[in-house]
Amino acid sequence: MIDQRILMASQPDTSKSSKLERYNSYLRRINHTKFLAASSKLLFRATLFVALIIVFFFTINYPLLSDNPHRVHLHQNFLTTAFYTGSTGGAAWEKQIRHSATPRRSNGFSVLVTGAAGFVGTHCSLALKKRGDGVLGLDNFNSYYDPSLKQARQALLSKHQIFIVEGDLNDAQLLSKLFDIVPFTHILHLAAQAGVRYAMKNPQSYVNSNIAGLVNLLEIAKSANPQPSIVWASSSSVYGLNTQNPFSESHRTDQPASLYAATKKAGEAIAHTYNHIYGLSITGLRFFTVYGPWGRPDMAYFFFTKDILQGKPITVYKTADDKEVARDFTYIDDVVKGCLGALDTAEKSTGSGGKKKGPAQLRIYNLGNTSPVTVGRLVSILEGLLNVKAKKHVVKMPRNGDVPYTHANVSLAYKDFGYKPTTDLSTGLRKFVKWYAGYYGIQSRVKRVDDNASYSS
Ligand SMILES: O=C(O)[C@H]1O[C@H](OP(=O)(O)OP(=O)(O)OC[C@H]2O[C@@H](n3ccc(=O)[nH]c3=O)[C@H](O)[C@@H]2O)[C@H](O)[C@@H](O)[C@H]1O
Repeated sequence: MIDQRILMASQPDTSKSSKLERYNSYLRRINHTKFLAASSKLLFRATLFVALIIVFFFTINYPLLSDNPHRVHLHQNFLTTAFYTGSTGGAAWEKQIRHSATPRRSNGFSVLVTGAAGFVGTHCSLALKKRGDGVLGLDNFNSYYDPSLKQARQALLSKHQIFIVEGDLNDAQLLSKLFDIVPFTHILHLAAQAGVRYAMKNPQSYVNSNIAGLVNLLEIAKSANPQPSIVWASSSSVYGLNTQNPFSESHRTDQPASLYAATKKAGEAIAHTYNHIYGLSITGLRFFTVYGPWGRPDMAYFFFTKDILQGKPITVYKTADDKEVARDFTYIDDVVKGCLGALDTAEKSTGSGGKKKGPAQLRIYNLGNTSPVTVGRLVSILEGLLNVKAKKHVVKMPRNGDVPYTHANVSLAYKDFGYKPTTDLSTGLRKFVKWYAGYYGIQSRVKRVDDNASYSS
């Protein structure tokens, strides 16, 4: 039997209603196809977008997969900026900032300390807070050296009611926000890319922090009302290939031996400009190889201690003509006194809201110890304190930005704010080793160091 439906379907249908139905069905098919095409396009774009987001966050969260430290730094800048715009603002955050920055003595300062989780920044913040000044820290916690040490310093500051805002010097939005919240009387600008030899590995980080960051900070400071007075860290390295001894502020500083030194010298020139155009009161301090408890692990005294204790060889440089290399090693407590002396004698800036109203103070000082010690002697002192013989590997100083010798004349700082270093290298290293053993929990391996070490812990 022939299927009735086939018969019916094979017969031509001429009725008007059937034609209309076919036409409608045709339109529905077209619309359906269009809908399918549009949906798959949308799906494709959404998938691409999600994939891009995944790749982006993977890169951000695993920066250490990159062997480029600058990239790590940039990622961190991004993260801290993102952190600020996302969750850092708000009433509770602002209250913390105000509380930290409010002085507790009459006529006390309200100081923004940049690089507060750094070595000198931590010590200065504690000293300012102790005498009743208000302190707000700013630090980007970059990974130039172990950030856990910076976090430990932050915890120490936090115990003393000092709050550190996590952010970057180049974040103009963040900086102006801080100035909106607090009318800072002073900035102690210590944030920088430090280290002489690392400049050959990562030159951009020096430009980013020591030049771009400094300019950004000065831009904010010059527009602030009232303008703060600024004290900032320059470096003994600006003397570069200078051969006159001891180094005086009047000596030439136009022959830097490293990019680090060149960026610090550029900072001094930039300071001149902002003082000249906007009336900012600016004091630069040339630090001479500062050492002590809570110090920087990238510095020789610190990693020599670590390597000697681990029985690893250390490399000791000598000059091209076989002489010993020497430094005017300066103990942290002396440098802190110098920083506070500079803040106490800093005059007010004369401008306001970006307009100069009169000439302003512009100063530069050496903060050294005035008695250079050879690196060989540094190693012998450490050997005695650690009770371990170092495996010394003496080599000619590579051309890496190092200078053979530093020696500060500090008579200008003495005249203007009574700066007088009092700690010799043996005493200072004793305090450092005592801190080191306690911090890393290795007291038993280090000879008992009996003194009245006055480091903060
Ligand atoms: O005054 C400054 O403005 C600078 O001081 C510091 O630089 P430097 O004086 O170079 O200190 P640091 O590296 O501890 O080397 C100390 C000595 O050990 C020698 N040295 C170093 C390494 C090594 O492996 N062997 C060695 O003999 C080396 O030749 C040198 O003689 C800060 O790091 C810098 O940020 C800046 O603040």
